[in-house]
Amino acid sequence: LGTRAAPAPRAVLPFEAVPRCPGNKWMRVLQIWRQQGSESLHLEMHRTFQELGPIFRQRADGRGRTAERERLPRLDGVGARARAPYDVGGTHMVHVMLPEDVERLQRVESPQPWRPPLDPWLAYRQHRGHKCGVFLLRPRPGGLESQPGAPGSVNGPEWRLNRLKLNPDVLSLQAVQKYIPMVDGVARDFSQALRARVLQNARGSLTLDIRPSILYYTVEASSLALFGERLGLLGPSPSPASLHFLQALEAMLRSTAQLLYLPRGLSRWTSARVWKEHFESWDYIVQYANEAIQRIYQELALGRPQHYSGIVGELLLRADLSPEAVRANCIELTAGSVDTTAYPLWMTLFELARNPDVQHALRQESRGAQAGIAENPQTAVTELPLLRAALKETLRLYPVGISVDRQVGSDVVLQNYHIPAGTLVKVQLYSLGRNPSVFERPERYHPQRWLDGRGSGTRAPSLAFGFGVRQCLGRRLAETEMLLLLHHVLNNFLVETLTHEDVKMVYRFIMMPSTLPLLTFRAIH
Ligand code: HEC
Ligand SMILES: C[C@@H](NS(C)(=O)=O)c1cncc(N2C(=O)c3ccc(Cl)cc3C2(C)C)c1
Repeated sequence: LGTRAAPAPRAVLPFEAVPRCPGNKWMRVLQIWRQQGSESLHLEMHRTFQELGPIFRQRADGRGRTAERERLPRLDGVGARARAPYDVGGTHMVHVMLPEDVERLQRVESPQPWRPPLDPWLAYRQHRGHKCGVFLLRPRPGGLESQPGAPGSVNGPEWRLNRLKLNPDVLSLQAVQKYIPMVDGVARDFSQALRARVLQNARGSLTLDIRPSILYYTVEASSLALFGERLGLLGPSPSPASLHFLQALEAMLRSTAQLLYLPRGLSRWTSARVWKEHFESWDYIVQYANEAIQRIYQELALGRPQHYSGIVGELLLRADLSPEAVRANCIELTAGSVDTTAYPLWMTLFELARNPDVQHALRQESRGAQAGIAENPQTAVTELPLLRAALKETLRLYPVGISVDRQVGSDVVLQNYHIPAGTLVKVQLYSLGRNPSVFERPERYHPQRWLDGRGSGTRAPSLAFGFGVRQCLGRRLAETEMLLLLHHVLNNFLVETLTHEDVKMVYRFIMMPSTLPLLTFRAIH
């Protein structure tokens, strides 16, 4: 008769009972400074979860200070005073790695979710007086009303205003239908150019470090989807400006990794040269994006185009956002669309090369869909389910963003612990994707697991692009660029490699392979 009383819910444990990550904050700062970054951060997190369980806490790094005035690093004699980044409120950080905790975070999420500021990037914008794009937008500094978690706090209305005006032209399925033919054209050109190089060789195969070609592809495809412009990067002579842009982007990301987690007050002395390199690389990135916006602005001013001319054209024609806001977001979209997409493409090609059975199954799918996609590229979104699953599998094992961060706006219970409002919660994607109780045989590259659903497959959602209203704005552009490139490569080449060992991944703000084995492309009809 079920007379047994339901087990009493376990009493929620206090925050102080959350297991604590060992190690002293200043030792970590010293280690980061000495190693010029924290390249194995994902592995340290993974080990700590194995020691302490699926949740542990850590004192936030130096950013937990109150908003005080702070001198910026002196740049070529130009001293600048700027407000320190807004106080992140909580001085506690909690790491989790289970999908159930992501669900709990989503349930309490505010309409303007908040992630902590990226200090070196904010420092540059404050120094130059530039506006921030959606990634960097946070509540206005000062004033209690913008304290996260304070009663009735309005967390970043500017973020929401920007985001709601960007989504229709960047993230919506309607936008994808408009730019997918453009991306398909670039992916075809990439395959044709590679095929020409392969067929020049007597053996009909080409072995190379594919990294530069993939980077040129992501810049070329994003430039067309964003600005309606071809740069000619897939041809024999890439433009010097684009090469300089790629170098500046690399320098910006590298210096970000070196400055991240170091309190600005300290790094401006210990890493003055890195700050200088950081600001100079930003200067070029901003200039490069501004020149692209200037060109499209002039063409639109001279006459309204009769047809879709790319994402930025739509944003300018809608005129929902101020020109400065369009500019700030364009910089994020232009610079954010290169490495984030190139590395997962690389890793997928490598996994296909060392898993020939998976590669064969994907080639069968692409062959079957080839005619339909040639006729109408928009069908690629629905005709390549196994290839889409392969992208999820790549991002499960190699998440470019290693964590999804939220400054919780209200109290939440995670793993039966009380987590107070204002706490920074970091969902560690590397550990989440390799958890054997969530993904069976997690080390295995098995795209089918995403299609088997509730059966032998996985029930976990793919979290590589984050979650909720603040999830990745470039998700669909990235997915489209990767899907179409792989589709055309699979229809034109066998991809092979001699290397079958795992590749060492390093965290340099973006999770990337430290080296990539040579890949052989063998032409097939
Ligand atoms: C064209 C631009 C662009 C590309 C390409 C892109 N991103 Fe993003 N991503 C963004 C922007 C902009 C944000 C910040 C969104 C916001 O805060 O509203 C973001 C945020 C994120 C976040 C944080 C989401 C959250 O819930 O906090 C993750 C994770 C992420 N991206 C993953 C990826 C991955 C994985 C890829 C590629 C495989 C990728 N991004 C490619 C623009 C891009
Ligand atoms: C790697 C991952 N980190 S995350 C967001 O999960 O912490 C990520 C995911 N999507 C986009 C990015 N971006 C960049 O790479 C980048 C470069 C320059 C600028 Cl101005 C803006 C960006 C953004 C933040 C869009 C980064």
